[in-house]
Amino acid sequence: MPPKSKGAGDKNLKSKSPAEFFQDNKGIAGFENAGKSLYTTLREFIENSLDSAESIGVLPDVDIAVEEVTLSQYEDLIGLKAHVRKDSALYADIETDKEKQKRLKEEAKAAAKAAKGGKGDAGGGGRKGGAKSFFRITVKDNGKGMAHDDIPNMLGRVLSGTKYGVRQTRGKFGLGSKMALIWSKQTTGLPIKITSAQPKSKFTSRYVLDINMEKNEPNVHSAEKTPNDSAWHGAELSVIIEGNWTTYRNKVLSYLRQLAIVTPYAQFHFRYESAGGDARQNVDATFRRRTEVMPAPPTTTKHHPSAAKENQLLIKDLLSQTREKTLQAFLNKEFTCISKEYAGRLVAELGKGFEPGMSPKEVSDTQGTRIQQLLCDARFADPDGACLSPAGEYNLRLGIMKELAPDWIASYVGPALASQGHPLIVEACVSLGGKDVKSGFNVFRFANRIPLLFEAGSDVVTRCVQRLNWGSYKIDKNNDKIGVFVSIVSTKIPFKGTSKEYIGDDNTEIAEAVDRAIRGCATQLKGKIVRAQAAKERKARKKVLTRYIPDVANAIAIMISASAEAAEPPSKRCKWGPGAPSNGGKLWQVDPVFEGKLLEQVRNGDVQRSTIERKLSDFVERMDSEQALEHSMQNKEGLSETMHLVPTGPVHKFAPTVHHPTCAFRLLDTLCAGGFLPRGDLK
Ligand SMILES: Nc1ncnc2c1ncn2[C@@H]1O[C@H](COP(=O)(O)OP(=O)(O)OP(=O)(O)O)[C@@H](O)[C@H]1O
Repeated sequence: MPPKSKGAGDKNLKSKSPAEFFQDNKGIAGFENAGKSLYTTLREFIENSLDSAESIGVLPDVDIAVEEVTLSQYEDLIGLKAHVRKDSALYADIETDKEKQKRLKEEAKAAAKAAKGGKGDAGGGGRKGGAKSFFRITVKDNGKGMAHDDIPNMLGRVLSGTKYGVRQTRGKFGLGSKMALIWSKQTTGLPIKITSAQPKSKFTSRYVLDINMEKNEPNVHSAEKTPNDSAWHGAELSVIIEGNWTTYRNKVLSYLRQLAIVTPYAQFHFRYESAGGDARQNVDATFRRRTEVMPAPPTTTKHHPSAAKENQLLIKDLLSQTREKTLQAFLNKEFTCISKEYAGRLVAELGKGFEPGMSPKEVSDTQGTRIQQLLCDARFADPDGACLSPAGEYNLRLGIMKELAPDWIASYVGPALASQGHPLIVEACVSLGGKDVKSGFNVFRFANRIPLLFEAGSDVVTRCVQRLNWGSYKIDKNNDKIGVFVSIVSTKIPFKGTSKEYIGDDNTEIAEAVDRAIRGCATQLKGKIVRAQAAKERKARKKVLTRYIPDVANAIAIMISASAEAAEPPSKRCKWGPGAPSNGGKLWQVDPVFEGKLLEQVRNGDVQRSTIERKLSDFVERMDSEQALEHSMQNKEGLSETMHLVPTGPVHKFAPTVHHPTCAFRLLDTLCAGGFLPRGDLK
């Protein structure tokens, strides 16, 4: 019998459901104020849409709408009878024109400050005096949709989702869309509307639901199935929330722009409609799909053995869940990078009490701790990263070229490494020049192909950029327009916090990998810069020499014509003083047979002024090409360029063939149209 409790329990003892916890701590999930919540809601919905379409190998098509809802529309929605105000000045939400001007000015100032890299809050707290702005946010995709019966749990229960495995996905926590719902419930009291159909489904599911916060349970208002006559598949989520568009407008648009860079195979259509009917405030932007090449989808993988260092309970969990019959098979099958033979060596190393053939179920808690100890200490190969789906150099370059049109671009993909027991790949591009790019650093960060816009100052990428000695790569960090793009993909991105804003600089493996990737790009650019400078100098030298050719040709023609007439070679007629002693005091050493022949040709009219001019031009041209070749041979750095080839088929159209003396190219029409090569540049 348990001992009887002495005295009464603490009457303050309470427990909270996950929904209540996140309701109280919205900031840690990116819902700290009205403006940020509008931004995060969009982000969570869009990222779910991309995950969903990619999971079935469909090129994503995402429609995004933000519609301002007026107070009276909102009152209608919540069933309040529209009240005609008699004394407007009584109401806190009535702004005078002067107040409105002042607010817009302050909000614009705060947004500009935030855009310059200031901290998260762009003053998005909503209007002063209690007046609020409401927005209907709707995101529709062409993904895999959700099973009818799963919808309430997927979207009405905090910490539920389908992305918990060891797999690269944009979502991870099972939280994002529920946070949007909690925010909507708190600020407008309105539920979420979901329309969804799975591929080949004969019906479309339509739900209206919210969350029972206390029980962390879905609260379904209505659920129905309607015929899916158009064979549509995907999901459409719609919520009405309090928000602030003015201060987060730029953030939303730069998020979409960056998403278009890292996801050029997706098409986004964004629409903002203001309630006032002022068309100038509306936005209608389409970020077109620029390639149909989608990275191979990520696959689910097993834990890397080094995950044992991070999670003390991992071995025990895996031992209790495994279907393997022997300890050796358990180590071989439940982890990556442990071959059957290596598993045998590990079991032998575990020592007394362990047998390769023993059942994992027989392993005691103490033995489990011993296995964990050994996995922490033993040496394992890095994972091969095949389960990951990086954006790819081709896609990154394509996105950057289209969005920024830089003068130069270099890319680098690092090998996969194990970070906290998870495979991780760092890819980077560094660009120079371009449109709408400011001088200095323009850092773009992506994690699992999500653009990260906040907390840039603390992020590992920003820190690496600041630490690098750019001057040694011939890049002027103050005056050059430098674009640094770093994309990190992993089965678990070590974000700081649940709002997925930044990756800390304290993880040395990641910091080193990011540093290596940026250096790799900078080295390629250095090669290009050095070559370009040499080419510029050569061009200048050639220009000077070419300018003097007519005068020099003229002078020589006069001299040799006079010699021809006098039947005396120029070397004899020269009055220019002594030359080098090694040359017998003459200015130059000329083959007398050659001189004789030359004078003969001059007399015959075979050598004229134009002949000399042509010869001199040919010589300058040859010298220039030889110098270019010599320079290339001496500076091999950055000489090679990676080409990204895609298999072609009947669907591809080609631009006119480009001929070169040694080969001919047929370029895809889409490359020209996509901005790789302006058509006029094909020569
Ligand atoms: N547009 C969608 N299409 C298909 N399934 C979706 C869609 N949106 C959400 N889901 C499903 O609902 C689940 C919960 O989504 P939610 O946004 O709450 O969390 P998550 O995406 O799993 O993780 P995170 O909190 O890190 O974003 C997802 O795991 C997914 O299975």
